[in-house]
Amino acid sequence: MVMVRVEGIHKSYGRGAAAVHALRGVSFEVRPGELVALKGRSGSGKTTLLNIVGGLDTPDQGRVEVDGRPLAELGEDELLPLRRDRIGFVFQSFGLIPILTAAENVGVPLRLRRTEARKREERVTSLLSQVGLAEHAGQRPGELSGGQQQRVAIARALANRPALLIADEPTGQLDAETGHAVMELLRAVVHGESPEAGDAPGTPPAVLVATHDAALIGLADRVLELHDGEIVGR
Ligand SMILES: Nc1ncnc2c1ncn2[C@@H]1O[C@H](COP(=O)(O)OP(=O)(O)OP(=O)(O)O)[C@@H](O)[C@H]1O
Repeated sequence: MVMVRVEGIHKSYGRGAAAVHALRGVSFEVRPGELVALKGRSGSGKTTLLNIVGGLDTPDQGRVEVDGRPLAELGEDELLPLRRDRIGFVFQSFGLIPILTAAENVGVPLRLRRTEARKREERVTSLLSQVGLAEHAGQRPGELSGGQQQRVAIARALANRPALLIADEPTGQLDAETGHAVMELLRAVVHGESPEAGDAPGTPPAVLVATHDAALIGLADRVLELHDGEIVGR
């Protein structure tokens, strides 16, 4: 089974002489239970590729399937629930809502899905303890360290048991040790070592993570290397 299938993706920004060809014929697959690192220099196209795989942007050419569904054939009314329910996003800048507590931030995706309050609270408690933040549930992002904020963001991304977790430089703002701990957490999730992982027991998510940190790349199951919009190593 394949969770992500990317075939012959091209993407350019701008036109004419000023055009930037950000992706030039990228193809790869990611299976459930795989942690795939996407490495490459700044400007190599990593963010562009993750945005396209996550349905936040569209390619000029090529095909993307997530969870067996071709994104180009989905209307906004189908794409929205796919993004909301099947895909979790983690960004370098955490993206937490400053006025909400850690627990409230983690609960946002569950509210969007209208999960009943008691179930929501149970799940939030379980997610926060899984990422080691049970004691910090009532603190706001500004009262947490960078590593703690990123763990809240990961708990939030896992709230709906996504089939696919996309992380764009999730350790970019963290020191080496904290970054390593965050990457270990992603590894535990994808390898099904955590009870909250995946859709159901036995179905861990696929994780695609952009990073240029060599130590983190070493924790991946597989590495794809982007150079000027092309995969040059896999
Ligand atoms: N909205 C945009 N408009 C114009 N050019 C863009 C836009 N977004 C990205 N680009 C260009 O496309 C290329 C790929 O950018 P992208 O952000 O995907 O790279 P990246 O590998 O994620 O880099 P970084 O590690 O710095 O985030 C770069 O040359 C960039 O300048």
